[in-house]
Amino acid sequence: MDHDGVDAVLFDLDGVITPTAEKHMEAWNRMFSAYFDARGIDPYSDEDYFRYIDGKPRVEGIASMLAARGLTLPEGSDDDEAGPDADTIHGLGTRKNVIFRELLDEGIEAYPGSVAYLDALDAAGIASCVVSSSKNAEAVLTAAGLRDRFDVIVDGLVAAAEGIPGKPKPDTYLRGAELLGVPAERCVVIEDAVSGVQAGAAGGFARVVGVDRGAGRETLLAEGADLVVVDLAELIPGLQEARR
Ligand SMILES: O=P(O)(O)OC[C@H]1O[C@@H](O)[C@H](O)[C@@H](O)[C@@H]1O
Repeated sequence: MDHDGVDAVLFDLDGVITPTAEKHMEAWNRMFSAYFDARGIDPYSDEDYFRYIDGKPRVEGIASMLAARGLTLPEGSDDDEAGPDADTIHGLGTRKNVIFRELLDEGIEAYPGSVAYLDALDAAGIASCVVSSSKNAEAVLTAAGLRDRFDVIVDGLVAAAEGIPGKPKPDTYLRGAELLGVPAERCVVIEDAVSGVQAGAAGGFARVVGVDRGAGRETLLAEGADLVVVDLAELIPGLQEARR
């Protein structure tokens, strides 16, 4: 991909910079499998993750998943005293988050190709930021030793505090561009989730790069990706040529 007219790259985190999409998938699998099995509901599968949960804010992923099985639950509150045992959307989210944090404690290493691309962007003087639906984004970046690389992070906590609609709406990406001081049409969005590619496609960005970590190349293209890679290192040659 050439980087002509590009002043910033807006990165999704889980599945783009770090392999934490796998840990989210595993945590969702454990939580929903137990929940559905106990109620005799059709078993949860990874296909459900890609269709209903991937890339969306926590509570929206849960609501989409439940709706797909014809279920609804009260939202409950974030500080619900019943905690993970509450039969509420927040209760299920807390159950999943406890599992996710245990999996994160096992350690995480960023994708080498993604770190190499970040290095190449720095060398080229192109800005970057993280735009993640996750409320664990700072913990993930810290665990991967990358927290200090980003001045701007728009994550699930920022979106909730500022009342910004989550992916697939483009608003969190637009907020990232705004905080970097770069117009959307001079930013590239990089995403592995269908909801994130849809967010990028809706935001008027220069380009949307899909990263195929399981969502499927054809699906990402159909949802609005301009190109699809399997490793961000594939983007480096185009960047170096452009700056020569
Ligand atoms: O539950 P969290 O950490 O706030 O994350 C919400 C979502 O964040 C996204 O980044 C992940 O792709 C999803 O898998 C995850 O469900």
